Order: sequence, then structure tokens, then C-alpha cells
Amino acid sequence: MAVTREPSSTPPRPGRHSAVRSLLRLWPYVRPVRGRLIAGALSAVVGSCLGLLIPLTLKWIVDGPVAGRDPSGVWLGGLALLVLGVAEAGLFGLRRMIVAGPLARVEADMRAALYARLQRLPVSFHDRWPSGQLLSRATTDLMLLRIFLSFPLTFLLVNGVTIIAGCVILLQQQWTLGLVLLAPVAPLVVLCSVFEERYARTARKAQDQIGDLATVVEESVLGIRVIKGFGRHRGQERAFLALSRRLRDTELRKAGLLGTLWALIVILPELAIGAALVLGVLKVGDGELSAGTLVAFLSTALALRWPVESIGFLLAITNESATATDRFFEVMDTAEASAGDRPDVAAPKAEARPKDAGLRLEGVWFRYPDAPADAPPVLRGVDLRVRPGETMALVGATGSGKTTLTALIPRLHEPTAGRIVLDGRDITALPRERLRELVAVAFEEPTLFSAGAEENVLMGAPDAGEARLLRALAVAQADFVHELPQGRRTRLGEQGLSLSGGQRQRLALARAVIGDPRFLVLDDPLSALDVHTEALVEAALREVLATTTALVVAHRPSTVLLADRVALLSRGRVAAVGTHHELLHTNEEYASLMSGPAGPEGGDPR
Ligand SMILES: Nc1ncnc2c1ncn2[C@@H]1O[C@H](COP(=O)(O)OP(=O)(O)OP(=O)(O)O)[C@@H](O)[C@H]1O
Repeated sequence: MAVTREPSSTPPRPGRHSAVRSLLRLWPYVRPVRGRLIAGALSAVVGSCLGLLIPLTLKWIVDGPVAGRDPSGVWLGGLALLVLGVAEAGLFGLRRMIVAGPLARVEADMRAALYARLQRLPVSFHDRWPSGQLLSRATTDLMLLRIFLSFPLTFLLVNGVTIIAGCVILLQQQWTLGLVLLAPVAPLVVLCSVFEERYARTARKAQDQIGDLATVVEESVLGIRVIKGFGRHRGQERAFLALSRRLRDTELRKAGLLGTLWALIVILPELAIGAALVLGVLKVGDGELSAGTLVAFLSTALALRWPVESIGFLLAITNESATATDRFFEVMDTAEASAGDRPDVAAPKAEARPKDAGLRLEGVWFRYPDAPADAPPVLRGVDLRVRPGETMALVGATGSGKTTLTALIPRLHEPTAGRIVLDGRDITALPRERLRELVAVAFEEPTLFSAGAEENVLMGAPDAGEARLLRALAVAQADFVHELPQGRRTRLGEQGLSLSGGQRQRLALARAVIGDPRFLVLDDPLSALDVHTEALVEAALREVLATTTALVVAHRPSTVLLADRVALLSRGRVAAVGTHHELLHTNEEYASLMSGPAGPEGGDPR
């Protein structure tokens, strides 16, 4: 069976603003290039208006040199037409040259701002938002906005000015014929406003569905081993097909709406031109109108065809761009975690008191923001003290909240209540950068990046020298990196998947210890190692642990034995604290957790 996919699972979004209000929010990004945009638009307006001089020149040629059989006059007229045509094309080309570079910069700046925001948003935000939704906002939506700024924004103005100027010329030449031509304006305005509303809804749906599709593709690529391992590729394909059909249907609906509007935008003015032509010919027959005026009139009407016809298409892109802007700002408007995130915000003063040295959790409660309303909190009043230099093991049944608790110390999540104190300072009073220097973490699922092995380790302390790097690799028994094809600089595949699970864990451990952190938080860091490597890592780790204050999530007795004391986490509370041997004899739950097939002193209970 395929994994069931729900339509877009992004958080509820605020109601749709008008397209103009949405697009006005782009101003801070467009401001730096406003001069170029205005210059580009002016050059296009002038180019387009020069185009309107062509019918007037035609009128002069027909009524003048052609009627008077003056070949040199016809040549002169032809030359004037050529100059006008070249000038029009040149001005449009100039516009493109003026705006292309700056608008590519606007797109890059917006993308950089979005990326920076994504890096700063709390983990709870990333828990809630599917990655494909973020990916599509950073790619297709921003590309659409660049296209909008470079084309529809200018041409809505250019075409608007051209249509107005053209209508003035038409009315001036022959007002009755002009009124016939303008007759479709009122129904077209009504049509466009109805279209705007419907199209906006459908465009939003399509853009969200593209995000859903990107999520599926990303999950399938990252989870390819599981999919292949369980032979689920057909199921995945079906799930993908269902989503892409849904997107296709929405795109077809969009195309249908646009097609209907376009047909009406084309047909109504064409009918008006036909009516004006018949009327004009009758008037020429009656001698009320010169042939040149009729030629000029019809040429002007035909010159206005593209500006009028393009309105539907321009409105469609404008609508999609307004939706893309909304989607961009939905991420940008999400509040960052707290003032502690921002180094520019002064952190409240919190003096360290020597007696409070070490790590202390005081009445810490936590529930995940996206947990169902009736789910109990994961942590329910955790009190725990890890003395300076002490290593505390955290033991508990699976799902008891150990990983959650470790994530609170580097502030990947914020406690719902209670506080966490490092050397007497509340962690919320520490600037985020300072906290990162004090606390290093290694998670059970080691995440590596597609960079060099060395670079991955140096993420823990970018300024660490060669000696510290070699020591960290040695402590984590990660010396295997020297044997890689290009040694320590060997590029690891995406997420480090070119390495074994144990190798990844060792690199993640090296990354955690390289900075000689004052506090070390390790979430079952040795779970993927064979017993011999585990023993070697433990022996080396003891040295590091002797000088740091550490909290180590442990499932097996061998890891627990690294610790001075053990805290047992049970139903969201610390149920007991003591040495491994004390708890083995005094606490049944602990004894049962530690009693694996090989007995409490050595085997892996899992
Ligand atoms: N992002 C999340 N949103 C909602 N609930 C979550 C989230 N992450 C974990 N939980 C829930 O929190 C509870 C504790 O999970 P946690 O990963 O902290 O347990 P654990 O003790 O580390 O388990 P294990 O030993 O299996 O690693 C679980 O019931 C889990 O379903």
C-alpha cells in the first residue's frame, strides 16, 4: 500500500489579501533597483507610444503622397516607418538590458533572505512545514516573482498607457467609430474582476500542490533505500501519480479559466473592430471619412490588439505572483524563536553563582506544539542537577522523552514551563552564539553534510587547529577518514550516506568534542558501533568526559558505565537518580531496562 498523502499540510494561512496589497510587500526588495525599473518602464512606454505613430504616418502616406502620386513622398514615408520601427524595437531591447541584471539580484536577495530566515526559525517550525513547501517557495515562487517584476509589472503599465493613448487617438480621428471600438471595455472590466478572484484561488492551490509534489520527490529520494528494501516503488509511484494528477487537474482548471478569459478578450474587441470596419467603409463611401483616416483608424485599432489581448495573460501572472508573494511572506512573517536568537538584542543580565555551577533543570515541562490537544506533555516537571565535571547518564524506556530533554539544552525547543540553568545562567538569558559555544551535541541520528569529512567535523569549532582536529578524530575513533580516497578532505555524499552508520556516528561525535565544550550532550552516540569500536571510543571518551559536564542518553549498560551517576526518566519525570549499581538494586524499572539478554552488566537490552 502506498503512503497516503494529504493535500498541502502547511499551517493554516491568513485570508487572501488583494493582489495589489500582496505585491506591495515586495517594495523593500525592489526599492534598491527602483531607478532601473522606472528607466526600463519609461523606455518601454516611449517605445510603445512610438509604435502608435506608425498608423498616423500611414494616414499621412495614404492621404498625401499616395493620393497625390508622389513616389519620393512614399519613399520618405517608408523611411519614417522604418525609423519608427527600429526605434520601437531598440527601446524595448534597452529596457531588457536595463532591468535584467538588477532583477536577478532582487531574486537572489530574496532567496538569501528566505534561506537566512529558514536557518533562524525554530526546530518546531521545521517539524511543522514539509520541506517541499519550503523548497518550492525558495525556487519556483521566487523565479515567478523575478518574471513578474521584469515583464508583467512593466507591461501592465506600458500596455495601460498605450491603450489610453491609442483610445485618445481613435476618438480624435473619428469619435463615433472610436465609441464602437470602446464598447467592449465595460464587459471586459467585469470579466477581469470575476476572473481575478477565481484564478487567484486556483493559482494558490496549484502552487501549494507543487510544494506537496516536491516533498514527495524529496522523501522518495532520501528514503530510496527503504522504498527499494521493501519493494514499495510501485506504491510510491502510485502516490506520486495521484498527487501529480491532482496538480494536473488544477493546472487544467487554471488553463481553462485563462482560455475562457483570453477567448473573450480576443473575440469582443475583434467584433468591435469588425463593426467599426463596416461602419468606416460606409462612411468612406458616403464621403464622410477619408480613406487615409480609415486606414489610420484601423491600423491604430490593430496596434492595440496585443496590448489588449495580453491583459488576460498579464493578469494571470500577476495573480500567481501575488500568491507567490503571500507564500514567501508566510515564511518570512513567522516569528523567530526568541530574543536570544539575535545577537543584536541585549540578553537579560544573569550573574553566574559558583554554587550553581553545572547543569540544572528546574521544573521543566514540555509538550510539542504540534502534539494533539489531548496528548499528555512529554516532560512533566523534570528536576535534575548535573554537577560540574560530572557525567550523568539519562536512561528511560523508549518514548519516555530522553531525546526531547536533550534537545531543550541547546534550545532546539523551548520548555513549556520551568527553566534550564548552565553554571547559574538561565539559558534563555544567554545569547544563542554563547550557548552554542558552551554546549555541544551529538544525536543518535548523525546528520552529516555533503562536504569534506574534515569540514563536517570542523563545524563543531571552525577555528580549531590541526592538533584539536586530530585529537577529536582520535577520541571518536574516526581515524578511518585518513584512509578515504582523498583523506580527510574526501567529500561525503548527501547526508554522509556514503559512510556506514557507525562511521557517521563517529564523525558526529568528533564534531561534538572538537570544541572542548563545557557541556556535552550526547544522545546515545555509540548505538551503531560494534562492541570493540565502542570500547575503544569509550576509553578515549572518558578523557573528554573527565573535563566536561555531560548528559549522555544511554540504552546499554556499557554506555551507562561511562557516567558517574544515572537519572531514570519515567513518564516525563525523573523517577530516580543514583549510581548504576545503586539503581540496579533499588529501582525495578531501571533493573528491568538494563537487564538485556546478556545480563545487566554487559549486554544490550534492546
Ligand atoms: N516533533 C514531534 N512532535 C510531536 N511529538 C513528538 C515529536 N518528537 C517526538 N515526539 C513524541 O515525544 C515522545 C518522546 O519522544 P523522544 O524521542 O524524546 O523519546 P526517547 O525517550 O528519546 O525515545 P527513544 O529511546 O526511542 O529514542 C514520543 O511519544 C514521541 O512520539
